[in-house]
Amino acid sequence: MCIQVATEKPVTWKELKLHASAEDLWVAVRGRAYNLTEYQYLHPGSSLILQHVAGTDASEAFQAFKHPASARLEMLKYCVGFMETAREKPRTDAAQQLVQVRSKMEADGLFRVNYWNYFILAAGLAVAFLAVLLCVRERWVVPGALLLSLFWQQLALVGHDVGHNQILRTRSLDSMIGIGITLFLGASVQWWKYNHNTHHVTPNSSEHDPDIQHLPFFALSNQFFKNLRSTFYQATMVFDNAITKMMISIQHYTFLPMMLVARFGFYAMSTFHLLAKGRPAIYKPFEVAAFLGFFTWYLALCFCLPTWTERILFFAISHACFGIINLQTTLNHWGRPVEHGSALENYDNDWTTTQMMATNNVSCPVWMDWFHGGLQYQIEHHLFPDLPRHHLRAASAYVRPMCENLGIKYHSPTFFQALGEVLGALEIVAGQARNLPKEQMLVK
Ligand code: HEM
Repeated sequence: MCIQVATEKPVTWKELKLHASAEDLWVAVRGRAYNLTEYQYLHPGSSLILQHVAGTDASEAFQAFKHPASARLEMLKYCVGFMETAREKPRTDAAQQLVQVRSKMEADGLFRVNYWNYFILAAGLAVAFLAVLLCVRERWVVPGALLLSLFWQQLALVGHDVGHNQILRTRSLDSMIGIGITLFLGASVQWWKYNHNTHHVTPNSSEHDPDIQHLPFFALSNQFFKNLRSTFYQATMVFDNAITKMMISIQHYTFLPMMLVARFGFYAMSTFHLLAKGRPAIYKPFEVAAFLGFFTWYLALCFCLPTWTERILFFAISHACFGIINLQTTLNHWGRPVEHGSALENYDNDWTTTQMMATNNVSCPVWMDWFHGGLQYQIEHHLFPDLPRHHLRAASAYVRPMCENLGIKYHSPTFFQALGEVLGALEIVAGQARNLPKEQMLVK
């Protein structure tokens, strides 16, 4: 790859580790060392992601997020030498098997997008939206609101696909679809990408993964009693105050009620993202317009209902129901950290093993695939973030035996089992929070 680069000096793994900060950021990819100190702020996958792999061999992570030829060309500019050995450690069994499984899946056509699937989905979404309008016109408040929440949930799944550039396979084109999604969903797809890509690189890390950082409302392990600093929010996650402790001590009771208002989190985080400086600005004006457009049409729709009772009911049901039907995504991500009883940084694994251990599937019948969008196969999704989600069920036939070969648990409870596991684990952490003696409030 780097043959035309003037610097062909050997770099030791020890030396690479000396460049492991944002101020001095090197990574190794496929036997070459790259100085990304300046490039990190231009990186479309965010600087934060690169900071998480600074000073390490990021080959597997780089491979997991399909980089186009242009990215590989871009890399040439930053190459500072070749690594003393192709890898720091020999490839693990897991990493080797992942490569084999991926090439089998590629040969079997699983990475090809089935556009019929999207055509049917788009038609279904259009019909659902028109049906919502009809319901509002006829003052069928409850069916209209329920249908709207389902429309949003399905749209969020498409948002997930464009976030992974899974539909048109080109970041700029998928991002354009994302702007349409912002208009109808009221959530910034660029915020979501930033959040979600970080989650993929650091799954279940208490300090780094935004998907498990929910203080003051929830703590998935007693690691959060340490007043940790979130690298994602660049803020301390304060546990040590009366309100947080009270909230955590009852979190198993508040979990489901909080889901009813989870929709507002989308608005809050999108607003925060769109106002924040230093985030990739290219799509910002379009996203801001689409975000404001969402509130315009949605409030106008509410006001088509003649009475305040109907408007409030429509608003409340559409929002609350969205949170509940989206619950499975939370179960997919929260099942494993609570199962392991602590954060992922407590075990030291390679990329592939980490991805397999960080998440769980939720079993459901084939006819429910449309509802969950295939993303109930989270293990498969984490191993292959660029795999079109309509092929995730098929991918399980390759991934399950791989987990069995490697002796890694392929955790796939039913929806209600997963819910029970999460509630049970939240209860344990709630108990730990209640029983902390005052002087030991911070876990050492
Ligand atoms: C080594 C130098 C690297 C260069 C020059 C580079 C460059 C790029 C480029 C040009 C893109 C945009 C791709 C597109 O348009 O589809 C991209 C996307 C991305 N990169 Fe990298 N990358 C590097 C390393 C990495 C590493 C090590 C990781 C993971 C830890 C990573 C994670 C990502 C992610 C998640 C995206 C998706 C961005 C999005 O579409 O939201 N990159 N990278």
